[in-house]
Amino acid sequence: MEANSSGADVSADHIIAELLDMGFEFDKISEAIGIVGPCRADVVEFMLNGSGSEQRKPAGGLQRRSSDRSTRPANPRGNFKQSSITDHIASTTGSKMESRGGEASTSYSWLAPSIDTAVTAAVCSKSKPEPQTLLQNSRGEFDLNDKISAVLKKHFGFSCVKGFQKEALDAWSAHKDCLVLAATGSGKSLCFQIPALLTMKIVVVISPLISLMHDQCLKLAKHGISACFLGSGQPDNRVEGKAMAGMYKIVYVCPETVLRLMEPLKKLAEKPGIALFAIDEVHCVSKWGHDFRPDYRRLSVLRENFCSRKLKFLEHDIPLMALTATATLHVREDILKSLKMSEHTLVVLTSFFRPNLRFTVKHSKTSASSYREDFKELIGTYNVSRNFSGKGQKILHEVDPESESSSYESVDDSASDDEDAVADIKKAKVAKSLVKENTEHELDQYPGVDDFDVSCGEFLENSRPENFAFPVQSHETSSSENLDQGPTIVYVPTRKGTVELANYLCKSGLKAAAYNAKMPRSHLRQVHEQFHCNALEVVVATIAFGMGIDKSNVRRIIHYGLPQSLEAYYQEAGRAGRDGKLSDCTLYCSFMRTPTLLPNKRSDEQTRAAYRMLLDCFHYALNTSTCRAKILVKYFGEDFGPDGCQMCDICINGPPQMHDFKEEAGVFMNVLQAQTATEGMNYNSTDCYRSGRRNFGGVPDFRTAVSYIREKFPRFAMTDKIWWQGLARILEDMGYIQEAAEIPRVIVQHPEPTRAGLNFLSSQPDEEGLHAHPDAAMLLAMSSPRSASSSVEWGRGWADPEIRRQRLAGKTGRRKRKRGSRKQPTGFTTAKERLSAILSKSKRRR
Ligand SMILES: Nc1ncnc2c1ncn2[C@@H]1O[C@H](COP(=O)(O)OP(=O)(O)OP(=O)(O)O)[C@@H](O)[C@H]1O
Ligand SMILES: [Mg+2]
Repeated sequence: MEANSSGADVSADHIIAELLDMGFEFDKISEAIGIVGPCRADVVEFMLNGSGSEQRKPAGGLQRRSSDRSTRPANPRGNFKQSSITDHIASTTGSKMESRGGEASTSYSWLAPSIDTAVTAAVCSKSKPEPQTLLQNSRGEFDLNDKISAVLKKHFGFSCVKGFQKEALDAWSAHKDCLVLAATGSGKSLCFQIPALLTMKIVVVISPLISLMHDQCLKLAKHGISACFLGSGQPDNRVEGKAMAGMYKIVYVCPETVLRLMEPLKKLAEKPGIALFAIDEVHCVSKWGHDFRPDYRRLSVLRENFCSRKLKFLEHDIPLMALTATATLHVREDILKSLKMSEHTLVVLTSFFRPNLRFTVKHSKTSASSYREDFKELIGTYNVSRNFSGKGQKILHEVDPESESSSYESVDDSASDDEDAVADIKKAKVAKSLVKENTEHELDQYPGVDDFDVSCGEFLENSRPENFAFPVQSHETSSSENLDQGPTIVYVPTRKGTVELANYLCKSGLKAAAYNAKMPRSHLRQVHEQFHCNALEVVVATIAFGMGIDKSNVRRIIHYGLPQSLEAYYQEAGRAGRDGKLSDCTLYCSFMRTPTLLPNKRSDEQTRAAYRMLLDCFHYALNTSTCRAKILVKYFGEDFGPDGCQMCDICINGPPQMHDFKEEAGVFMNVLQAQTATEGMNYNSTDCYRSGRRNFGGVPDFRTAVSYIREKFPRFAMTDKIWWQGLARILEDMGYIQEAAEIPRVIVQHPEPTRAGLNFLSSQPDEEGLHAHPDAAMLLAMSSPRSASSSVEWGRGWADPEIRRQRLAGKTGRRKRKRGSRKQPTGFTTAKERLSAILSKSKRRR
């Protein structure tokens, strides 16, 4: 490295960038750097005069890097057959490079400028053996493990790779395709980042979001690895050319851009070579997943084009590595098929279980009127901790979400003489300013690849900051443990909700900000920055607050409203506790409200799948008997074993008492059976059915069935529809009824008894009961009989023709009276009369 005029270090990448800008050819620059080292003046001299000025003093009096690059062989020109990945790994040491003499790839050693020192460090720590001993064992085979350990330690500060990372790296080094399924925050990124450090080739990573790519590039730069991202969000149009010239170790691209860059990528595959195509967040490939992106499906072009059959200079197919934290069995199959991954693809499957996440579900209306109750604890947590930390911010009064006055402002006055408090309040003000008056009412969705603009598109390997600390892992958790301090993300389904809730939290004294796709980009960037540097306590966001956010100390993820799928939920909840410390994942949703799908253009098939996912999510929320973590990992095909997590609300509170639903189930299914019977058939032998015989039109219908039961069976007259929905869920789970509608919704609409159900109906009364735990909606319906009974009474009345007639008459009467009463004060009967009266009144005032 040399120093520039301002004294700052200039890396090889910088020199290349400058020289490319000067108009030199990339090949010549790389050849020159390979011979004279990364010194701008020497490289220019070499290229202009055809000779290196080894006699020149290094610019600025700086010494060259310890590895003497002048001894390296020059880069022979022309096409070359890409050698195996293991050859490239071996070729990154000086000795190997020398021994490999004329190999073209050696001239690209500057592409992995840090590898030499990584290896040297490892050699030193092993009492200075010969360099070969690092790469070769007693049988002369090179040792991938040692090499991985060396780069891992040097760049990331970790002592060893995890089991699944090792499996993925082994698959890569054996040129195999690989599908990595590992929990959120488990470290999937290292699986594709390490290959970039082990070879002189480039790793191309396909990622769905600019913010995600940006985050990762920034981190890589801190770890001393050059990276860039390409796509519509890339502000610097020179970066793409440089990336395609092999100037960055890791190139992040969005799927659309990969498709556009096929030809340049083929050239890159030839020289200096592509080590790996990594497809991150690969569940986006699948229509059955939660975040389908059509362009991801077209990535099959990678397997089709980058194989030795198509590209003759390749000895092996370039491996594909697909990674996700959330893919059901169905989605996995879809991924392998859609990407046309090799039939020898290794599937690396780890547990989806996150032992430090404490899952809870709470019933709430999830509207502004429930903020006070639902966020009391959160507000208290931050405000109390601020007080305890001696920073002086007073515990703020809670505010009514609808109230006009801001308690935040009142604190501003009272704490004006306290410096710390003022500083805190200033911060809170900054946070408050992040809540823009954005009054979007629509539902949000992923904003697409260019989700927010970024100021910088290339990330060169920085020298590690002085205070750079590697993260410490801790897995000690217990159910009674308190949470450490750390930020909270609240996910809400609507953009309007983000602003409303963030406003409320700010007024309650928290440093909170809203985040949704329609907000100004500068604001979104600011929220990201503030969130990452711990200036914000709470981000209230739609799902646009993206995937892969890797902030280690997020302590709480709150979902304020039901997510669209369990995949989405687990993905978002997985942003908590990436440091391994205890973290809370709380879902607030209404057990009484039927969840609906976000508006989106879907085929019938997609609508069916979307409802299925929403249904699974609703069942998760209503569950009262199975450990939450168990349900979640089971959803991804993992068997959790007999014990629960011992932390979630179900494990802590235990299930409710079992109930024998045999009688209710019998009545319900008899009515359903009667409904499915064709006209004129005898519904049932029971007297009550005979007496209440009615033509249901042959279509089973849940609502009609429940109205009928409430009307005809006095003992069920006071039951709530919500309760019967719960019973229908239980019967569906047991396989006694099934949904007959072509597109099943979340709440059963047209339930028909199955064969098993009919067998149950024909069983003797004294046979075994039908025991089950009531679900959360049933419990809620039972715990509020007053509201239920009044609605039941009202509903029941409508079924009676006489009551209906009276009510309708009463309603009309009421309506008439109401209209009359409105008219009374003015005495006018028409709008025209009212208008002329107003006009004459205003004239009189004038
Ligand atoms: N071998 C390791 N030892 C210790 N920590 C590791 C190791 N590998 C990765 N990590 C750490 O784990 C954290 C999460 O990594 P990463 O972002 O790659 O997770 P991920 O699996 O991609 O999660 P997500 O599914 O949310 O994208 C990072 O902070 C990373 O530094
Ligand atoms: Mg990731």
